Amino acid sequence: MYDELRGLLAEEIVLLDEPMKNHTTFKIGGPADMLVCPRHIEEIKIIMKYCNQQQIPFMVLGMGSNLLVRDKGIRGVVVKLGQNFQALRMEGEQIWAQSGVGLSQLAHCAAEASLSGLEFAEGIPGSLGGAVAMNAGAYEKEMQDVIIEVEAIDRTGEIHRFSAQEAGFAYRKSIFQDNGFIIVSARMQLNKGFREDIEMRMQQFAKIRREKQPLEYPSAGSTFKRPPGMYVGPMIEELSLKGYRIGGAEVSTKHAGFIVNRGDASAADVINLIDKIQSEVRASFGVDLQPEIRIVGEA
Ligand SMILES: NC(=O)C1=CN([C@@H]2O[C@H](COP(=O)(O)OP(=O)(O)OC[C@H]3O[C@@H](n4cnc5c(N)ncnc54)[C@H](OP(=O)(O)O)[C@@H]3O)[C@@H](O)[C@H]2O)C=CC1
Ligand SMILES: C=C(O[C@H]1[C@H](O)[C@@H](CO)O[C@H](OP(=O)(O)OP(=O)(O)OC[C@H]2O[C@@H](n3ccc(=O)[nH]c3=O)[C@H](O)[C@@H]2O)[C@@H]1NC(C)=O)C(=O)O
Repeated sequence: MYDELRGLLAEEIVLLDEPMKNHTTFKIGGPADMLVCPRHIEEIKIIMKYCNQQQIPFMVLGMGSNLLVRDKGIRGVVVKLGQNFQALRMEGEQIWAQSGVGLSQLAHCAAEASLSGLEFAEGIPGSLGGAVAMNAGAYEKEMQDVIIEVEAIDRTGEIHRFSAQEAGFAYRKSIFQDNGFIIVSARMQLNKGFREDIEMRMQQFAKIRREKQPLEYPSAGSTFKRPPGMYVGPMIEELSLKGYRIGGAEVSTKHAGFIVNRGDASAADVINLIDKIQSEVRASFGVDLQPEIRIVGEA
């Protein structure tokens, strides 16, 4: 089955039994049956059509910064866009970019053109595609504040355009989490500003990130979504869970909202730690924490 798909694609873009720990910022994850790094839309179409016809499960990967892949790995095909799909065009106060472009790079390109609106994206380790799918945000701004159009491919290989409204953005949510489409590009509307001011705001955000977040260890960013009107960190801190460890997974001593990999964490360690935090927070605060990180792979 995989041999046939492999035959349809260039050899250099296909990896079999590829450890996902090499493709996630958590540095955790068992092997994917097949990982493909397409270089252009035609290759994505071939993969989507084949997987659709043969009913092979597939998933998309940007930079793997919001993912926990289980230890048994992923059955099916993983389509990784993070390294390719790097085209970017400035068009007046708009930026059009392909989904593999990194968020920090995007923020820097905007700043160079004296365009404001993407300062919050500085230092976020994800790709544009992942950021649109997750409606990523920081410092009270989100992707939905700048996105005006998204181009995505459906399971049959057909390309569709979505307005921001059609993308169904909400807190850490978009329709692309449920519709099985692959985002290939997005158009953003920014505002003219002063380059020095924009760069200063980006430097401030980067400084806060370095000071407040455990960037020195592998992680997948915030473990949980913010419950409405609440912060996660203070609750976990109040339960004295900072520094609590299961195997190689640790509640960060720097920011309780992060779980960090202290060297050899398994996905099971992280999942057990998530369960422990959820049950303690439920018991003490009556709050059901929902994971922000996407947990994928064979259970
Ligand atoms: N604020 C912060 O400090 C941080 C924010 N983040 C955010 O997390 C996200 C991670 O980005 P990234 O590392 O690239 O994503 P990932 O590779 O971690 O993918 C996460 C999920 O996003 C979806 N996805 C990724 N790329 C695409 C695409 N091209 N088309 C459709 N869906 C896609 C997939 O969802 P599915 O499985 O449903 O197909 C995938 O499971 C970003 O939104 C990033 O900004 C991450 C870390 C820190
Ligand atoms: C890291 C991510 O995004 C982050 C984003 O960087 C930051 C900054 O805007 O705000 C969110 O974190 P957050 O809710 O933990 O925000 P922070 O500003 O870091 O902390 C909120 C509050 O909790 C307090 N706090 C935080 C950690 C801690 O151990 N103890 C504590 O008391 C902070 O002092 C602050 O008063 C995003 N997370 C979510 C789930 O919305 C991510 O998405 O992966």
